[in-house]
Amino acid sequence: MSKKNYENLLSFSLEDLLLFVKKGDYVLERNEAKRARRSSSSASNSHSVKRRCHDTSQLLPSEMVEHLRKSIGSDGQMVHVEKIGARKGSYVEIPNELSDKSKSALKSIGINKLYSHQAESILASLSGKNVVVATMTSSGKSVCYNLPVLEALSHNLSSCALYLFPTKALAQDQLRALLTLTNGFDCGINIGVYDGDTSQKERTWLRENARLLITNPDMLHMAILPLHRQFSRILSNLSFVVIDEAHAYKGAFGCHTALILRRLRRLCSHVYGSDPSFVFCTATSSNPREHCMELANLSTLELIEKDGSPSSEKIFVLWNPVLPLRTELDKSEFGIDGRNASDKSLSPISEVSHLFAEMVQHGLRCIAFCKSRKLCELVLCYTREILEEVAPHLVNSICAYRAGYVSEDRRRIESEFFGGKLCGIAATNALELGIDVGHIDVTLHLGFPGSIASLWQQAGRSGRRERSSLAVYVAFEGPLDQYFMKFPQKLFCGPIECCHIDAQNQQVLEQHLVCAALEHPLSLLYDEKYFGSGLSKAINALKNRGYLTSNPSNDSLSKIWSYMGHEKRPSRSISIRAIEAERYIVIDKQLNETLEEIEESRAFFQVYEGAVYLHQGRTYLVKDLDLSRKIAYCEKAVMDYYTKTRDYTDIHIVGGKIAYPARVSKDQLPKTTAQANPCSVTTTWFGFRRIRRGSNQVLDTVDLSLPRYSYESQAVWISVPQSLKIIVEKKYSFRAGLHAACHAVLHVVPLYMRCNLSDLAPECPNPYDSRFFPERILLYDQHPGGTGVSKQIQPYFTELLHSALELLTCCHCSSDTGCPNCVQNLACQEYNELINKDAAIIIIKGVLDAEKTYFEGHSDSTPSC
Ligand SMILES: Nc1ncnc2c1ncn2[C@@H]1O[C@H](COP(=O)(O)OP(=O)(O)OP(=O)(O)O)[C@@H](O)[C@H]1O
Repeated sequence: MSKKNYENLLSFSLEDLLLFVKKGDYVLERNEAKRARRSSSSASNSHSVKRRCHDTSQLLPSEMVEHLRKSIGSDGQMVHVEKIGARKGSYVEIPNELSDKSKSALKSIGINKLYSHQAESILASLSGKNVVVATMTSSGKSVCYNLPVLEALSHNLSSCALYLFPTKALAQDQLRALLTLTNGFDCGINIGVYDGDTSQKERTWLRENARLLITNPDMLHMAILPLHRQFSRILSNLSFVVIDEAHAYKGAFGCHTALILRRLRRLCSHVYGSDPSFVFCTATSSNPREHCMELANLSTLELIEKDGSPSSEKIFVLWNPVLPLRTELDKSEFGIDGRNASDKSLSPISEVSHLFAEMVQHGLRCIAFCKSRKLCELVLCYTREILEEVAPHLVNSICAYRAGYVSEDRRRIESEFFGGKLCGIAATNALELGIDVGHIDVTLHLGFPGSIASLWQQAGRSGRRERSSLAVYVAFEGPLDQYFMKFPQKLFCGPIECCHIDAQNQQVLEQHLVCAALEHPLSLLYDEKYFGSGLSKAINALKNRGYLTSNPSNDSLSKIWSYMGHEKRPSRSISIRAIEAERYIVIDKQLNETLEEIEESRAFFQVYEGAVYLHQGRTYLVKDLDLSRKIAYCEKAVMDYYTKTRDYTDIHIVGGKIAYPARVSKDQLPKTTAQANPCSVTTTWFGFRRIRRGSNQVLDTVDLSLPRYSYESQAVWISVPQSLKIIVEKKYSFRAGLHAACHAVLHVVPLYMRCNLSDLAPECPNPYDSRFFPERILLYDQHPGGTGVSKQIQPYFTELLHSALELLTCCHCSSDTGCPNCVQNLACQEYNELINKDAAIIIIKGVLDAEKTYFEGHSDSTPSC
């Protein structure tokens, strides 16, 4: 890929280039295996962290860099060290506008002066302005909303506030902070968390008594707005809405939350006569003001971004594992995955594990951020193996943390980390948002987390007090990781991404209008200011589908639209996080304890009878899978093998035409015959393999009989002419070419659209499947119901093909199976098997030629879709 294009890639959407590992990290293992095949067996540890070092002297984070330099013997892997200097705080006196009660509350938690941004935002909020505070992690943002809210609520004894947090854990964290702040004086404000974990009794009490209600968008959507009359006291007196971690509301989740907030503001105005002020807190992004204004549909918003908090020195290391090329592939040595035991020492996973062990050994509190749940478990497993040898007393001082764990386990891990019982955690981004786990010295980052903002957010978890801190970003092979290793200044000097939401998404709008109509009848005259210009079209569509009915007025503006659908609570059928409600529970049979809950669509990749399942670095054998109750029972076991499913995924287009339709984009984009259509996605699991650990030798293959998993979604696709198939098949596998082309197109999507790449998947043919495979290049939304991404990229399809072709032709890898920089994809459902870069080049070139010829012959065709 050319430099120019990389720059485009950066400026358009770094955030969304997360190489999402859909099926745990089997895919990743497979990719690593390929790399291991290329790596020299004599690739000793001269470039790696010196293994098995028994030195456990205490070190400061700043001393660790030198220590690592010495222990690796060369700078082979440390490709860049960035020193980010300490910053002095800018303090101001606590403003006189605050009451004595507020002042003593602050003093009671050790705050005698405010950071300048805190004073600025508190005063702006107290004067009635909407405010967004966009300062660094740990810059005291919670004071910015807690103070004005407590102040306002203690002045007006009926005033209420609503706090929204994206996770339950953050809500609990905030409750603790608020109770500490208000401890010691009677402010007459009842505070409580109203979420899925709140008992019915508590809910009733809170509805009647709470003045500061802490909740999340899901509860607001499902349990507060639909039952708003039960909350009339709170809604009539609502003076503040606080939205913390506003950067979490982007993509599909952001779009849903934006509409939920519109529903809230509309009810406040139409039914309860209130007009709350908003306070947002967000991590730094390029557009905090625009993003938050769009999120809550506000016309004015004061931006506070001049950070007055002090910060200590941070050292940021870029670490690129150096892997010399292996000359020959010895299959017997490497087994099906091409990995042997020593290869473990060559992978970024093991590099992070060695670094993790090193930090813990030297008394540094550390979080190792991993991109997926399986990576977390692997890092924990490898790190424990290392510690077992060099510092066995520390083996139990580290653990894993991820969203799938039951909430009690997560709370226990958080408090053990906070209390110092644990000194290291391998975590997914579940720990990225601001749960207070105390002081952290070091953050490790296994691969680019998907956005620069996210990397900074994770790195910001360390160095929260006066002590210096260290962040080490360990790269995978892959376009973005390698790009940052080459151009570190893009990380440290480049712009941070924007947060984007599309509150006008017609599909999401219609879903929420159904809920809004049930909450209070809709009117074009009064509601367009909340729901935008798409309201009229959406109302018509809902009327035609039998959801809405109106009074007989002829004047469309004065028509009142009421809900007449069959569902009693339509909000229940809308998944605002594109997360499935159906989950499998994994239970430790001996202890009768729940280990994890897994979304239904992913469950069979991990749990089936005979599967080896990883949890907290320990191996379990799945003994029994109760399909009707969705429970997997497993027992702890020591096994010398792991298991991998054999499966395939079919995408069936519903209503799409294979023939070339005419399509001219409104935006003067090149014409394209690509179509966006509804589709059904079906995964079939037909067996699994038992594979020996270390040698990766396949021990046996076992048949599986599991129900298929199917969901409705949306796809964007372009037909590949038959004539190309004949040309390609003279030399290559046509399927392998289509597979590679799909991957290449997926890789360039972020050039044109900001989205979570994990929302999209390419069509991947199963290498062992001899059934008909459709001749097309196809991407689909990989969440049930779809997230609208396929539809949005359809007009750009010609551009996508051009960029994909450029990506393939500019990549200098010599293998016909390509590399992670061009056609290999960590998230590939078929482990990048049956893939051919040269065939993909012929296919994409051919499709572009066919497009050109088609449109030259139909120059006056009218747009039809
Ligand atoms: N003016 C101040 N002077 C001294 N300490 C302060 C001040 N304001 C806040 N703090 C302390 O700074 C720490 C971080 O505060 P807080 O958790 O509010 O930051 P944050 O910006 O919300 O963090 P995150 O980005 O992780 O959500 C807390 O321990 C808090 O008590």
